[in-house]
Amino acid sequence: MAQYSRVSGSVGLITLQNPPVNALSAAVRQGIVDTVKRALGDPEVKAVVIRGQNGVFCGGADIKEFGTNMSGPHLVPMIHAIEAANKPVVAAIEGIALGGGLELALGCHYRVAHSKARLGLPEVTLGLLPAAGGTQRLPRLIGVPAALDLITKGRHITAAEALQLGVVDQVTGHGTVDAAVKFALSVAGKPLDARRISTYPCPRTSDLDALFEGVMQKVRQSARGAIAPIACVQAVRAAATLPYLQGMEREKELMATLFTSGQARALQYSFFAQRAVGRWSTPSGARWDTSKPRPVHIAAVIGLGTMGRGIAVALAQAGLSVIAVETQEKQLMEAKQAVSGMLERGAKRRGVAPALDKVSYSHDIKAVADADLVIEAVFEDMALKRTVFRQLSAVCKPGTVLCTNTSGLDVEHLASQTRNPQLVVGMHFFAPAHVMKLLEVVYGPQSSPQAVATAMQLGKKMGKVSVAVGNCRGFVGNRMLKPYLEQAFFLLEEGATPELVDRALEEFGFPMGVFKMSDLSGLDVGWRVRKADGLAEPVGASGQPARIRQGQRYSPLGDLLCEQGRFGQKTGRGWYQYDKSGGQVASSDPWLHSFLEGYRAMHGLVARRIDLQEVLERCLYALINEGFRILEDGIVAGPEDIDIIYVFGYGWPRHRGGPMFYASMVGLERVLERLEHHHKAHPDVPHLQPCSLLRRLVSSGSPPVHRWREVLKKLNSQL
Ligand SMILES: CCCCCCCC/C=C\C/C=C/C(=O)SCCNC(=O)CCNC(=O)[C@H](O)C(C)(C)COP(=O)(O)OP(=O)(O)OC[C@H]1O[C@@H](n2cnc3c(N)ncnc32)[C@H](O)[C@@H]1OP(=O)(O)O
Repeated sequence: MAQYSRVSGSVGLITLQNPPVNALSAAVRQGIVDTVKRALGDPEVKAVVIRGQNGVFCGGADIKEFGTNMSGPHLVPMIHAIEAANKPVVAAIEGIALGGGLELALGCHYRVAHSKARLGLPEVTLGLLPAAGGTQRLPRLIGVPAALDLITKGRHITAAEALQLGVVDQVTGHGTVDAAVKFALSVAGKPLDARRISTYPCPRTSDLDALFEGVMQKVRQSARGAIAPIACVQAVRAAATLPYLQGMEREKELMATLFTSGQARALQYSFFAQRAVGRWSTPSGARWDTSKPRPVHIAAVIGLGTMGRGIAVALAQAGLSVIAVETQEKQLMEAKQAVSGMLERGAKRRGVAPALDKVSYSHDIKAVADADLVIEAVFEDMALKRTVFRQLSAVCKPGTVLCTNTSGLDVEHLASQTRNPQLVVGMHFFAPAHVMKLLEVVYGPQSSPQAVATAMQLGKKMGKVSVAVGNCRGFVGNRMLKPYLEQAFFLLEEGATPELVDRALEEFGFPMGVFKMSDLSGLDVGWRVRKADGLAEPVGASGQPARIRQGQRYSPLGDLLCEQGRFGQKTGRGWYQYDKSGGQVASSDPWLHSFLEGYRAMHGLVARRIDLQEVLERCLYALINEGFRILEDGIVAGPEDIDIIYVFGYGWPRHRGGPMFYASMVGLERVLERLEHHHKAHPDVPHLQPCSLLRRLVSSGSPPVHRWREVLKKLNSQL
């Protein structure tokens, strides 16, 4: 809806009304058309101001309408009518002007913004482009290079940057609507021809071809297969080379392709999934809207290795007082320096003062006595963590929430070491902890709703995307990674190379294939875990055949590399070779290829031709199958949780939505059929055996992913 009133005698004031962000739903679009007509037809009205209710201008097109039978007036003619008006129209921008919201403002003759407003054309993040004239008006207003930057990245800018670029005409720190009304009165009656952006020529840029070629190359590299950023460049190119109306035709044509694409569906799903994970719930009935978090003013971090340092930085940057504890004096001194450096660099980037005084250091665990919440980040060793939790339980004040940053150990067992197991949860950060957006918040059967809510709220305060997950080995992300890695090893045994496997995954859209990623993280990390699990043992030590462990097919390839001291990038050798220890440029290693040949010969394995499709199916479907098991076990509330974890923590290409969304796009029947096929070929690999939930979903008619929660509930109630 849009409301109309008259203010200051001669200004028509139009207020967009669609909480919470005044998205341009059919009703709002109709409201704008009607109220603009009314204002223009009212002889008393000399100028018009458009604003949004509740201090929010407009969050753009209504994303919930996409994929429905969209009715109501179209944005393009609506904005044209505003631009063509014979009375000045001023946009009063408070809060946000995003997507269609900014396009609406660009159709107005003037823009007045509040100093705290944020503006942008984020359509590319939804798999779209600004198709209400944004790709044609913005370059005409601010020039091609700046428009390309904003449109292809979808980044939000501050009012100050908008003023500097020329996107807005005035910025105010006070009442934006009053300022806009005053502005409107000051320009009433003045000629408007020079204010219609669509009539501007695109500012000249030297060597346009070279500019577009360079930008296209960069965009292709970072897009990892996403099509929207490329279409954005093409649309801006049309603005720079064609008359306005032809440019608009090109914009429409490109949007038509994007609008119905699977990538747009995936990215829009991801937008809503990110919001859905914030509405967490646990099987015990705890929920986001009924659980009250404890206030956290002082947080402590125990253990200042790489993870602990990053966590301390993230906490300090979120404005908390941090007590950083490291018992080893030398490590403590090094950590102090490292944390200060990270805080200084982060502050410089964000243009704020570094929060150095927020962090205090100690080598004594008793220093955490006053903390409201403690995050243990010591070495990944259960015995050590147990000791720390017993100590924390003794020294912390009553009510302190105790968290462990384990990446997969049993949170319930750690809770049992304390006097108040209900106050214990996992907070699984991803390295580097002050940069990576994902946080898995792990609840055990005894964790109180308040403890879960406190960790979730703290994650939000640190700017993380927090996902509540149940307690199981590896939680969600690492549990699903296990079958994925296992398939990659088996493929090497059967004839693939690390280069082939990585190529398949990188072409799919991962920033790095599994072997390059393992080299980066360090092969010794997994080796240590496998040793602790009794898997990586010297050949023959258990009396079992070398490729069988605990009754199942096992590949010792990773262990054999570690035995050779090949730990990945840090040692200059792993699945690839690097120019030096710590080098980052991977190149194919002839040693590795002859090692694989020798290994196959030793085990009587005959290399066969493996194609990219098999690599994808084996690795991805094994991972997805584990996702179904996680859903079946009730470790997460819905597929959105898994998808967000994979997009934000494991490099799953966002334009593919996440593994569970991807499965639903491929078709559950197809995933089931291919898993059955691969399991038949490899009956000794349990991870390829289709999970019963997948079978049941297929039997229920393969519902789309947004209906799985409801189907899961129904299936569970039938058990
Ligand atoms: C054949 C061709 C056919 C073509 C026809 C196409 C017509 C389109 C023409 C032109 C192109 C224009 C496209 C667009 O404008 S796309 C939308 C662009 N806008 C955005 O991407 C903004 C998305 N929103 C955000 O980034 C954030 O929500 C925020 C910054 C606005 C606010 O953040 P925050 O305060 O953190 O709140 P939430 O994110 O939690 O959001 C609150 C609530 O609001 C919902 N919501 C937000 N934006 C929209 C929207 N644009 N449409 C619908 N709903 C929106 C959000 O989902 C939350 O809802 P809740 O979870 O139910 O509470």
